[in-house]
Amino acid sequence: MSESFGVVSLENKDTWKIIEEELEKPSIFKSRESLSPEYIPGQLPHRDKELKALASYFKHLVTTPGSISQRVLITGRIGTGKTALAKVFGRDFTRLAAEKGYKVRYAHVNCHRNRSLYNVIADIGRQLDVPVPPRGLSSKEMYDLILNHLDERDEYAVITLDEFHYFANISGPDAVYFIVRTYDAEELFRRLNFIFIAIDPVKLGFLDPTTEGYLLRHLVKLNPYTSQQLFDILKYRAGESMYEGSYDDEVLKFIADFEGWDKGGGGNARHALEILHVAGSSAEAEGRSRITIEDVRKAIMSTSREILTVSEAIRDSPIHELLILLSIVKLLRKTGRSELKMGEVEDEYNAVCEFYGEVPRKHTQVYEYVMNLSRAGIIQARSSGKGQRGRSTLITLPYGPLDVLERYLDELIRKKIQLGL
Ligand SMILES: Nc1ncnc2c1ncn2[C@@H]1O[C@H](COP(=O)(O)OP(=O)(O)OP(=O)(O)O)[C@@H](O)[C@H]1O
Repeated sequence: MSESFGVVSLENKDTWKIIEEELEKPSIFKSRESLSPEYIPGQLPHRDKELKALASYFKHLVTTPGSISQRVLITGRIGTGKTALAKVFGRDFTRLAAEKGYKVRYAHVNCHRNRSLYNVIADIGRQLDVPVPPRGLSSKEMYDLILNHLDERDEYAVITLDEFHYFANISGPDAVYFIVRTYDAEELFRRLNFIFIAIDPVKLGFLDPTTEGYLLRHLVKLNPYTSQQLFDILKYRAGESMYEGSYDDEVLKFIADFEGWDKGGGGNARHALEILHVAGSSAEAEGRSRITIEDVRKAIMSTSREILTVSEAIRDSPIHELLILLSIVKLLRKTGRSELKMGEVEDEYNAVCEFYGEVPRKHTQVYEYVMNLSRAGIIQARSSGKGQRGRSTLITLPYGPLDVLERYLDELIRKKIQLGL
């Protein structure tokens, strides 16, 4: 067949240019900073409801400003987006208020860093651009300065006290009342509105019942993320920070399934993003332009404090559980896949038994051993459910590196065989 070449298009480049661009192209990250914890994303997938709740709590600032001093409590487990939600709300609400001609400021105080009453107030003053005289002021003087500053400029402020329980525990209830002024009806004070962030409302037990009751009625509770929600969040954040083609849905799903609350994980978006970041960095360090499941396993191992080191967990396991675990590791390495079916693990187990001169156990016993390993958190086993031919058990190992694990298991099994265990 005669080959006809189309008209040489103008965008064709010299071959050296194509190669040079490829060599220069950073392989994974197009913007690392958009994966950093401090980065405030443009979207917050699966937090629309909570954003709407905050907007309705603070709506008075653009309808009847000064009518009340609002106080809202955001709670949720670590990594559920409490800080991001408050900062995104602060950023967007103040912009939208300004478009309507209202001057609303936003300040975000980290009470883990600023634990004393004076430091919290000074940080609020700094963020609201309150000119502070050089001589030392008392907390009350500083606070009054802030209120008068807002009054003079006819501004209102939404102030988030993040990790509020640290401040409350260190500085005590009097300091909290000083800031929150539950009973303060003075009009000037209504220029301040508050968002308190605490992991657990129980930690606010020191508050008097009125304040506590008020905050619990103005509560925005963030639930831990499910694996599907984390997949969506990872997809969005990866799209912002990594090059197309440097990751795929299987990698994101692997992380999301590990961390998803519905799959026994912590539902922690920070941890999921950290795993993605570490996996991307290790692929890049090895000069590869694509993240593999193995990169993710290594990242999970290096970032997951809660995973017992495998050696502790399997030290006293029966030898055939170890042979099954080794079969899983070998097969995951061979196939490069993220999950295995029970049947193929069993085939690999029979071959591994033959290699070590062991008589393989029957199916029911093998299944029992797999369930033991899953109950111990050493592997993850789930039923395939719909979408697969027949129901099967799907098995994966959420951590790595597999080559290190394989060597370790081989040594452990040889030792147990020598000892006749
Ligand atoms: N819905 C979401 N969409 C996009 N990114 C999110 C979402 N939720 C959380 N994140 C990201 O996950 C990370 C953790 O979020 P954040 O720090 O807000 O959690 P947190 O609940 O305040 O955690 P902690 O209690 O540890 O302070 C941040 O990088 C944040 O940008």
